[in-house]
Amino acid sequence: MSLLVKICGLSTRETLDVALEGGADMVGFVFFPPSPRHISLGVARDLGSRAKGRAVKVALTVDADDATFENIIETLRPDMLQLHGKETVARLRDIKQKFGLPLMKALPVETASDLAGLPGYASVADRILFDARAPKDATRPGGLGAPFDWHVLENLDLDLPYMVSGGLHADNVAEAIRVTRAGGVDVSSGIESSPGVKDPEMIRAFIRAARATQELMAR
Ligand SMILES: O=C(O)c1ccccc1NCC(=O)[C@H](O)[C@H](O)COP(=O)(O)O
Repeated sequence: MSLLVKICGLSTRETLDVALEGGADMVGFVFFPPSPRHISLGVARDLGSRAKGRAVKVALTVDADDATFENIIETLRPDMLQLHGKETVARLRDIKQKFGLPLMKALPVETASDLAGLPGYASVADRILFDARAPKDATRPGGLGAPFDWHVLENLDLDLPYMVSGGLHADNVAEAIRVTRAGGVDVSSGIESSPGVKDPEMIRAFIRAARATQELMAR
């Protein structure tokens, strides 16, 4: 089983290099000003050129408008757009038609009823990211360091590739993969020493743990 590892919320050259040298398959960049991981278009241009060809560059937005997408595409040159807001299936179709990039739609999960919208999104998106549903008073819809009940995905029957995220870290990623059988894992808070500050050794430890699980599952 080839497992995709996504390191999300990168904002510095040093930690981007750690993720790339550590073998991350995907590197995520946040374009959402209330987030401690939000990056400017200038930083996006710099980190985008640094990551080019070394991992899949994922631009993360929340209910962004077309002008925002145009600016991100011009600077970061993303390989994939991660839509982490309340984007409708029709909006996904619109974005795909306008920008022609693969889409990863984030679905907030708390209970099995949260999977009701999955078929519609799965008809347009290229990948699904199952993330923990944010509390009602949260300042952002993701990147909150809290897991959801992975057993909600235990009997998932989805043809589309999917990732699991929400509160992952080096010590629980194996269990998350075992329960959800996800083809990818995504992490942000679990590799930070403080909100928005990625820790090089925590990045390395997470990737090592994910790869070790991949080996085990492949046996
Ligand atoms: O990371 C953020 O600050 C963020 C802000 C707004 C929307 C989404 C955000 N993150 C989305 C991600 O893909 C995170 O990696 C995912 O939610 C997992 O985060 P964490 O629980 O902190 O590992």
